[in-house]
Amino acid sequence: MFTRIARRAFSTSKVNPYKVTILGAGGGIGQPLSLLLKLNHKVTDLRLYDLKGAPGVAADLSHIPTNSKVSGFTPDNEGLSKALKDADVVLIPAGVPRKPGMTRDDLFSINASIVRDLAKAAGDAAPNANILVISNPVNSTVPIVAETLKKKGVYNPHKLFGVTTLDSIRAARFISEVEGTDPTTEHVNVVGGHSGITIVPLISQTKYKTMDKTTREALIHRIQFGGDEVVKAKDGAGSATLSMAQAGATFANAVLSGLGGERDVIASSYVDSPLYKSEGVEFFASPVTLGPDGISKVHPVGDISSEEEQLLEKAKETLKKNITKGFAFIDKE
Ligand SMILES: NC(=O)C1=CN([C@@H]2O[C@H](COP(=O)(O)OP(=O)(O)OC[C@H]3O[C@@H](n4cnc5c(N)ncnc54)[C@H](O)[C@@H]3O)[C@@H](O)[C@H]2O)C=CC1
Ligand SMILES: O=C([O-])CC(=O)C(=O)O
Repeated sequence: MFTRIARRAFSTSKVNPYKVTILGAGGGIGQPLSLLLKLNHKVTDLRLYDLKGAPGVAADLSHIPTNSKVSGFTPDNEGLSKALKDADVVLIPAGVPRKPGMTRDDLFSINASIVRDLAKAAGDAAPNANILVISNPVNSTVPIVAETLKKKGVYNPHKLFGVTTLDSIRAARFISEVEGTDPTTEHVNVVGGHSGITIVPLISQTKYKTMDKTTREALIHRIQFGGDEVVKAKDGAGSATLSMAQAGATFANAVLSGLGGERDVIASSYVDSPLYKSEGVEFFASPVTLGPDGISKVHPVGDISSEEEQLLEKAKETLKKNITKGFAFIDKE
């Protein structure tokens, strides 16, 4: 079931009408993500917002004969609140991407305030929305959104998601390259967070648990640092956009499937999680069941090897720092 839902970026079934807003829709991720959501028949009202450029993207997409209306907004004439008004799903890819030599955490100084301000607007105009955060550093931007919404009294932990789907799709692709298999049939459970060592792929849960140590360690490293491959190849022109758009559209479709009452919709995401809260890790990525009210269940990581236990411990240490940094940013306001 996980595989069926998680791999589908768009659906052709007609179900409930949904309003979906993309904040940062004119950017490298925003444009292809907007296209993929224009192709999703679950979306009937697609709102695109950016500092500039979104009306052009909307006009372009509006010629595609799918059943959604598309509108573009800029900050003029209260465009942000109009774009957000009563949205069911809000995706946030607004913010700056990495350049070679930077970590995702280096983006905090610029992206933290962008995400905070967009979260404030979402809290006012779409307090019931499911919010899907793409902007990096996800490990910190998700806690920033949570704290911002808490301050407004509209925080619902079941409706806030850090989008980590790109880690899952990379893991499927990379393991298929190692094993010489069809990537569309592969699935790797990836837990933790979304940066470097906080990304923990659980190879022991795949059918390749006997993979030799050197191959396995190289594979884990590639999944953890897959983003760097793209940053390096783009050579200053940004980070993953097209694979991220595919990942974002796939995850958004899973959320919409859950809202529409489909059963057993399970996908991984970085969420307000009970799993390691007692250890001070308030947010953690693991599979979640998605339903009409957002997350209905957070699944544990399951059985893991002693090697993965060690990776998990290291991930939790870094996550704690990333989360605290996000909380502190809002607390000092
Ligand atoms: N979660 C994940 O797996 C991934 C996350 N990312 C992150 O996504 C973010 C966006 O990346 P790209 O699309 O490549 O960057 P980009 O620079 O191409 O596009 C970002 C867009 O955000 C807009 N923007 C900036 N401030 C805004 C604001 N206050 N309101 C509305 N729009 C605003 C910009 O005008 C621009 O159009 C980056 O932070 C990047 O690190 C990228 C890849 C994967
Ligand atoms: O690497 C980056 O900066 C963008 C990102 O999050 C990814 O590609 O996983």
